[in-house]
Parts: sequence; structure tokens; C-alpha cells
Amino acid sequence: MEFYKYHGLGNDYIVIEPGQAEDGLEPGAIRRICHRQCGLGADGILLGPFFEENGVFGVRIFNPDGSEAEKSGNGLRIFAGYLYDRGRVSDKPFAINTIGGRVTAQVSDAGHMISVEMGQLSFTSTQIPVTGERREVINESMVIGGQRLGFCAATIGNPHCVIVSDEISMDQTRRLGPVIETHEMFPNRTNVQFAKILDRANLAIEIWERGAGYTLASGSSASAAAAVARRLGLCDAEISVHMPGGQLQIRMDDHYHIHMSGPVVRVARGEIHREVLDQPGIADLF
Ligand SMILES: N[C@@H](CCC[C@H](N)C(=O)O)C(=O)O
Repeated sequence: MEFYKYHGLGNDYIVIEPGQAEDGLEPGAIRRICHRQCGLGADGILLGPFFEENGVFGVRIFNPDGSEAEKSGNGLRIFAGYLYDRGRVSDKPFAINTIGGRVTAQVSDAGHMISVEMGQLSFTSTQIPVTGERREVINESMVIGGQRLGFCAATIGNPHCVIVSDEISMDQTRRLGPVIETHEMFPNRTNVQFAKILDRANLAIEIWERGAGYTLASGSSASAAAAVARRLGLCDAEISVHMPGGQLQIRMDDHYHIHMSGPVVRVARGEIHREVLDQPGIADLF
């Protein structure tokens, strides 16, 4: 099975064309390929392009636990870079369909910089989804491990829970992230961001990704955290989001249509051996 690997600020994805995985990619195969020790290792797999109406490119996005994500900011920037490298798009804007909605991508600097119009972010509980009556999920609280945490929730196609805090750390994110990800308030689970406001144009986040765990960067997480910071009146409309893997630039209008841009790096291309997919037991290790 031929693969291409890229990363966006340390958030790494494998691109596989549908023709290379004729039986599709079942969750066990995804877990084996993404496994850091026994497979290729990745924060997810991008299966595409699927060609849809009017030449729009379609992609399916899988998490390393085998679940399917509706959207991924870095995943989409990487997929756009892949299409550019394969000569399927130029430096003009083009559309990509995800199950979380259509986005517009644009490649620049010979495939090193990629921007995506991510769509419109919403804070509405029924869209995210968050349990309970329909409302905007702003400044709510929950008790996690005996600690009361204030949070906001949002969707840009995939769900996010943003906790604004004066102190953020990898340890806290690794400890509380999985508990919040699977909290009963979030029936589809959630991505989690701990966010520290640096000033009106800069925000730092630590990320726990649904289905992937602790990651160095996430485009949809950066979008959600920036939108929450603006909604709370703490930041302006153009924000640099600082993550352990580097920075993404986020810009939004008054209706939370999000524009994101940042770098993508080509890592490798090659062949995934059949025996990776045949390893018994590995699929349960995630
Ligand atoms: N890395 C991503 C998000 C990938 C999907 C996420 N784990 C989910 O399940 O929603 C990004 O850059 O946005």
C-alpha cells in the first residue's frame, strides 16, 4: 500500500489513496498503521481523494484509534499539500469536502504554506453536540477529578471543549484530557484545549485530541480556542495560536468564519508492508 507522510507543526498524517486500500481501511488496520512502535506512526490517516461533483476533492479523516473525524485543520492543510505535490491543484483556491462540511484551501510558497477557510464555527450545544437544552455553551463548568473547571464548547465540524486558564501544561492536559474527552456531556466525545491568553493577538494552547491523545498541534483546536478567546472578549479577530509544535495564524469575521494558515512539511513516501496489517493484538494496544 503506497503512502505519503507529512506533518503540520508536529501533527503528522499519512495520506493513502482509495485505490491503494481497495477494501477500505477498517479500524483495526488504521490502529496498526498509526501505531508508533509497530506501524508507521501518525496522528491520523487521510483517505482520498474521492472525486465528487464539479471536480471537488473529497477526503475521509481517521484518528489513530480507528474512529472517523468530521474535520481536521492540519489534516486538510496536509491533504491540500499532497494534492499540490501530485499536480492535481495549483496555487489557486480549491474546495475539499469532508463529512464536517466543505472547506476552501490554497497552497503557497511551493507547498510549504497552506491556508484553509475552515467554515463557520458554532457554540450551539445541539450542533457540537453537548447534552442538555439547546444553548450556546459559554462559561459553563464541570467537576473533573474533584476540581471545578470553567469551559466553553464549540464545533467547526468536529467538537471542542476549551478551558481558559492562567497556567497550562502538558502534564495537566495528559491527565485531564482523556477524562474530558469521554465526559458524558459530550456524546460524540470531544477534543480538549487548555488555553492561556498571552495578549489580544496571541494565545497558547495545549491539546488533547479525541481519538489521538496528546498532540503537538491541531488546526481545528487552534480555530476553536481562538474563537472562544474572541467570544469571551479576551482576544481580537487575528490571533497567533502558539502550540508545542509551532504557530498557526487564525483570522475570523464577526460570524466566526475561520481562516487558518501555517506550514506543512513533507516527511516520506513509501510502501506499507502487508505484515503491518496482519499483526494480531496490536490493534488493541491503542
Ligand atoms: N489534528 C486535527 C484534528 C483531528 C481530528 C480530531 N482528532 C477529532 O477527532 O475531531 C486538526 O488539526 O484539526
